[in-house]
Amino acid sequence: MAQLARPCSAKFKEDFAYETIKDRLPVILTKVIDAVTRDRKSLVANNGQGLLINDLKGIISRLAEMKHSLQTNKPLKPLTDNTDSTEAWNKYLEEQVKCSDKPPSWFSSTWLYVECFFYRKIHEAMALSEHFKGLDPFGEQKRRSLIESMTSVTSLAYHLEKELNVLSESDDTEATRKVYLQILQVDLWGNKCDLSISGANDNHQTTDPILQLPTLQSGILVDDSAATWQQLVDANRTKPNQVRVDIILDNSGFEFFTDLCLAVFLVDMKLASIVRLHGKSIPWFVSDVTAEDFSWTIDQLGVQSDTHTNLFGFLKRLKENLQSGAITFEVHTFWTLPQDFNEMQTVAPDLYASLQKSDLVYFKGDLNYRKLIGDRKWDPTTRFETAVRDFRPAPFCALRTIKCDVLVGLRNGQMEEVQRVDPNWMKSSAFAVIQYLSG
Ligand SMILES: O=P(O)(O)OC[C@H]1O[C@](O)(CO)[C@@H](O)[C@@H]1O
Ligand SMILES: [Mn+2]
Repeated sequence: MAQLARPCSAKFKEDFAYETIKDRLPVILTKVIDAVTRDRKSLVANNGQGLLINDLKGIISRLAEMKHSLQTNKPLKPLTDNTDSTEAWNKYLEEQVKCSDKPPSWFSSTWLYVECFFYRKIHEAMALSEHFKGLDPFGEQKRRSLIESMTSVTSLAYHLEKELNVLSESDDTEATRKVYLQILQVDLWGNKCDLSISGANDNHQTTDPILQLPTLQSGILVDDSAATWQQLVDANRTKPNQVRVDIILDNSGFEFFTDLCLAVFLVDMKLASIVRLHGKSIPWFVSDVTAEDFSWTIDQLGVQSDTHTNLFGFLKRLKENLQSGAITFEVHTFWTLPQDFNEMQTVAPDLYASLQKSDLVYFKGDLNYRKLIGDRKWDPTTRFETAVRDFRPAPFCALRTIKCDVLVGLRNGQMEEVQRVDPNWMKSSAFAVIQYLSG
């Protein structure tokens, strides 16, 4: 068994974790407080009673207290909001207390735990209110980021519709493979549009998603996309019209639209008979897709198609697949717990068992990648399968733009090359990996 690399933590000032906990999370939390304060009038107006002001004041004071605790490195405390994940979180805290010599705190515990706890704590502040239990303080930004990406959305929708009209009439496998690899890269780079790396500042797509691919290509450090195509071809040979693909979603907005493009392509080209999309059950890492974001996005694409007629053909395909059940959306609490994926089989055996029925699982984004490799500081030349350890429910592929300082599967000397090209490599989202592991 390979020696386990140490987890990222803010106790090491050289870790990106330190900058994130010290500087970036307080900025994000301040924006949440501002959002709730700013929206106070509209939130109360929509609900029409002055007493709601006190309810909102309660949320704001809990968030302010959380900010003070974060900035003064106070011990992490059990959650008190009595939701369906409260017990799991408090059990995890007890385990951390048992296995560390001092109480877990923002700057001493692992980055993965503390950053996940940060977003779960924000949810607690809402859940403890009377009338705003499910308030998503990031909702406005996520909606704005899709609307401001509409030029890119419509050009991608039009391109895909044109390709699908030609390909579905031909059985030109090579042409289909080419478009699959193109859409996969569009889906990969859609992950650049994430509001947590941007410190909750606007981060929407402005360029043409297809035309930008050649310039981005050199940033792909590991490209196993051909192996994912082969897996789809093999799965269709062994079980025609019964292939299941899962996409573990990341960010709402433009990235989620690229996920929908991949799902529609796979179904309409008969590469999958079902594509199951997995979202988050609470607001998460600023821009992650919740059930509310899912339905709002589908509705908003409908609204936009009135003016952006290029959307029309794609949207018809998407809606048919949603109605037929070929594309589905679901959430599971596990995706917003602190555990990394090596613990899924113990913590969420039902989810693990479901993923075992998949023929290919795509994991989108940086946080999913961190959870695949345990958010540990592996040597970058460590093999992907070593870093993933025992997690292997099905063949899977990580589609990740790099936004932090954990990375595996590189060639000897490749990390040094990247650092020379761009010392800011872990924050610039200029680099990415497409890493595949067979079942
Ligand atoms: O939305 P993504 O791709 O998971 O990115 C979120 C990532 O951004 C960061 O906030 C960057 O620090 C990481 O904490 C996190 O892994
Ligand atoms: Mn995200």
